[in-house]
Amino acid sequence: MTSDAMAGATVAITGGTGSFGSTMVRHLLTRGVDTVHILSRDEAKQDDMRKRFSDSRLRFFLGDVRDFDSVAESFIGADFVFHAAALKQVPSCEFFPQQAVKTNVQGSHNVIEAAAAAGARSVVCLSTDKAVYPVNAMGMSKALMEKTAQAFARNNPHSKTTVSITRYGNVMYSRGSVIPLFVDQIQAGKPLTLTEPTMTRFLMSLQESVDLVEYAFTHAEPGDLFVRKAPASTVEVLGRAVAGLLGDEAPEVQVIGTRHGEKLHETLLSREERVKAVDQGDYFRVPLDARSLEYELYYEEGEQREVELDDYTSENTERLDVEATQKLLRTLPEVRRLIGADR
Ligand SMILES: O=c1ccn([C@@H]2O[C@H](COP(=O)(O)OP(=O)(O)O[C@H]3O[C@H](CO)[C@H](O)[C@H](O)[C@H]3O)[C@@H](O)[C@H]2O)c(=O)[nH]1
Repeated sequence: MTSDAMAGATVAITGGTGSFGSTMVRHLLTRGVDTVHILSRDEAKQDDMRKRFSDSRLRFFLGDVRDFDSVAESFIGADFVFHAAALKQVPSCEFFPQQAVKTNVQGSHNVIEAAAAAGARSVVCLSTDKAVYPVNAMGMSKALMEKTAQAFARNNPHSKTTVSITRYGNVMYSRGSVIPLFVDQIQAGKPLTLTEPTMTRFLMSLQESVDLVEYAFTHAEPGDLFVRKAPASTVEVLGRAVAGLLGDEAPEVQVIGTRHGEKLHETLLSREERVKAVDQGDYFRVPLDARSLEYELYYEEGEQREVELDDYTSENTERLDVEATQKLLRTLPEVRRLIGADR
């Protein structure tokens, strides 16, 4: 199904040189797309990627989601838009929240408006578990991005552009994240720095994540939110799992305390979203609340399930022990390269 829909299409990706964006590009190229437009800010990363992929179907656009004209230019002719550009580091957004607003909120608004103006068929916006009950500026700005996407769908019911959202937890081995840090620490013979040993995070691979974006491109109803289900582990379990894979069964551990804006556990779906969610196997689909502001026009019975259901969190999802975490880590290409595929 989806391969036909993507075949021959032009796809624009904001943040296309990042880990998520470039994995998506690689995936799309296997799906027979005609052209991929990559919008990003960093010319050096674009040059690296141009050489690495060496594929004439890629077109690079230098620009910034904050700059509407640069976004509009890169979307000309696009059938699909994947919006992955974001400020995503929690601590840096705590120090510069107004920058997070500019990129994650205003930038997302630009992307959605430019995609609609270009007549794109579908826009998928990439969100994070940190947008649910947000406590940090990164999560707050991503929550407003979600609201911006949903408001577009609600306010433009006749638009030919379908806007939807995919929301994920932590992507394992992404740039600057804790797994490569743990690997470096073990290899350098240093102690593992654990913020708070009992802190939990959802664990998902990049490859799993791109499949859902493609699904959303072709199946979303306007304003849909898709949430990928995932297991979780504590950071202590994760640290010990990484160390064990590198042959260190009893790593030295240093507890450094939580960082700015961190939560003990993450939430992928709030209780209220869960009430409306449709369970679709590997993921949940949460349809848009498309009611207008005239609430008295709508009759609703009290929602009993809201009382019965709990949030879907990294604490109450399937929790992995060291062995199960290692099994999951061994599926990652980076880990297989590191330890050899047979260990
Ligand atoms: O030295 C360290 C650094 C981190 N951690 C812990 O390891 C877990 C994962 O930390 P990461 O820095 O890898 O990830 P974050 O959960 O802080 O956030 C990351 O994942 C998000 C998705 O939820 C976004 O992608 C975000 O950009 C990215 O920074 C956290 O519990 C953190 O406290 C440690 O124990 N020791």
